[in-house]
Amino acid sequence: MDRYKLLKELGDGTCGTVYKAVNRESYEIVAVKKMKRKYYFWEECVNLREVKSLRRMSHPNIIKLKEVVRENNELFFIFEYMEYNLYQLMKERHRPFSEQEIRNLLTQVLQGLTHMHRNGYFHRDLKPENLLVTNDVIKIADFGLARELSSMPPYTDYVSTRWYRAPEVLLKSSTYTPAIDMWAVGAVLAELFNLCPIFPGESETDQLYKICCILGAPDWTVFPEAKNITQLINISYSEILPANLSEIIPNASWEAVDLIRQLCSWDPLKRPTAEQALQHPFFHVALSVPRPIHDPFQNKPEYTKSKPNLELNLWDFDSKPDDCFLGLTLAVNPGVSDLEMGPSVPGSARQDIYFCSSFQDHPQQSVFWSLFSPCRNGVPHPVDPSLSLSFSSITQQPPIAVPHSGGFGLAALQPGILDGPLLTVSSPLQPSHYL
Ligand SMILES: Nc1ncnc2c1ncn2[C@@H]1O[C@H](COP(=O)(O)OP(=O)(O)OP(=O)(O)O)[C@@H](O)[C@H]1O
Repeated sequence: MDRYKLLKELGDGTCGTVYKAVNRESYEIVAVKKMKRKYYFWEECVNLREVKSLRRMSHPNIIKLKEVVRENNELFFIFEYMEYNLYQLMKERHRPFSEQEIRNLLTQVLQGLTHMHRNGYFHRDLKPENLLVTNDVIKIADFGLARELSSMPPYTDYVSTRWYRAPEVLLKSSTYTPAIDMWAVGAVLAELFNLCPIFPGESETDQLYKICCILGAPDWTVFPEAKNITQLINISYSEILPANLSEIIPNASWEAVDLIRQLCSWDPLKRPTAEQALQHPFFHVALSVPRPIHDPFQNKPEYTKSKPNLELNLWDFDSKPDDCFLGLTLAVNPGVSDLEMGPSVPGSARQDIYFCSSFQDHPQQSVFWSLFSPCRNGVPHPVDPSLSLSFSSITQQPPIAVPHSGGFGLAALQPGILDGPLLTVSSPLQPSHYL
């Protein structure tokens, strides 16, 4: 990693910390993602989802993984650099995006997704923070949770951000499909118009409730596995009527509202695929009838600066080494000690370089894994003991509004009944992992 000079931290996620960096030789600006867990064997690095999926995908709307470096048992991904993520853009925005700007962004996201889904992957954690923007170009990033379509359900090791989580995932379906990405696209599209999230649930229960308030009650036959859960949360969803989406997203044209409605269908089978969505009349520019621009800052809560906690469904975790739960190692063991280097690391400097010719689309770039001595080579190690905060539990759920025939009343449901088993920092870690 001597070849890169880290300039500033760009983001601190579940699996890694991302820095802006410059290549000292070529002066190219890149983004370096330093993974939070240790990697003692490069086989486990090659098998990482982020590596496996990204090496198979080359598309102008999918972030390019340029290089993978392993050094001192630490793993670094070198990505092409992007200036903003969509969350930052929306937060800093003082006026609504025009429908044309939104159409341009969405077209690219859907093209990237079409490519990804065609190549047999789905993302599983699409959200504004994972959509990176430079000028007018938007790219899908963070493939840490990407899944192969051919992989067999049940899909259980799921971490995602609640506000963009599809109902089938909230309802614990174990056979979800790329349609979960399409739900997230619908939620992001609505947010691009309103500059605030459309389903900002404060807990999993509240998330479902917020969805119900907009879409109305689901057809429960679509979610046969959810039967027990609905009994648990004890909400009479059948009484909730759908809201008028056009009133909720007042700046959107009828075509845009219709696309959002289709993307955010309760039934995953009713959502268009990425390819189908690109054929929607929303993209037939000549047809769309602009509606008068409504100031989204009027009568709207301020664009929320707090984001939902990332939730780890611990009952869901398995022991696959490439899953994000390994990010938890820092939460329970914040100090990076020499012990963690493992006994196999020699004291003297040593570098093994392995060329990985199978990385498609990067013929001129060597992908190498290097093993240096425990010397840190000036690379900062922002080991942050407060990382454990990302996993802090939601202890108390706010009372949830329950609809009555004459409107909505507040009734305190059993707090956290659905969320109870979430967010504990203990179980899946094996102390032996460090040795
Ligand atoms: N190539 C890039 N260029 C610029 N910024 C980036 C790049 N990749 C990531 N970032 C920034 O770093 C943040 C975290 O990156 P990323 O989502 O890959 O990490 P993570 O640990 O997988 O996060 P998460 O907790 O969302 O799963 C992003 O939201 C983005 O702001």
